[in-house]
Amino acid sequence: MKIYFCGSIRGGRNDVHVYRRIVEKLRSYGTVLTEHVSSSELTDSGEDAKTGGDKFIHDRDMDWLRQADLVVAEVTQPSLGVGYELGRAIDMRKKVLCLFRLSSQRTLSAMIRGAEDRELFVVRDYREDEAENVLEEFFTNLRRM
Ligand SMILES: O=c1[nH]c(=O)n([C@H]2C[C@H](O)[C@@H](COP(=O)(O)O)O2)cc1CO
Repeated sequence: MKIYFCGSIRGGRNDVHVYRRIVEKLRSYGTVLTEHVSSSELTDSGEDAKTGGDKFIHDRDMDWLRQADLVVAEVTQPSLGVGYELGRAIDMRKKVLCLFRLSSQRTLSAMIRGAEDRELFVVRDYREDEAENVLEEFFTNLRRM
């Protein structure tokens, strides 16, 4: 299974330790196409422009998104890029799981929470220490479908 993981980069890297935890668990279910999002070496400047710049990043990521069987997004730290990826994923009719930590005291955008439809687009509130269990439960249900 190919999994596209979304997490904030230029939107701020405060949650990178959580992304790391999620990506580690996701690896037990398949190939994570966007592993770099969870790298602690990646700062809020984003990937090295030498790779070909923003157009390269955008086109590569959209290509990965098209290939993906599933999209998992950590949406607690607001990020334009993650919002964009989710909108495109909906358009491609991908199955999406969004994870949001209520402990952040933030209120998730209505454009994400309000997009929930139970079948293709699921929003799950969780605590950091529940990350692995929440994913386990999600993938178990996925197998039953
Ligand atoms: O360098 C990058 N590499 C990259 O893959 N992205 C993608 C993956 C992330 O899920 C998302 C983050 O968007 P943003 O940088 O606006 O927070 O965009 C975003 C950037 C920088 O915007």
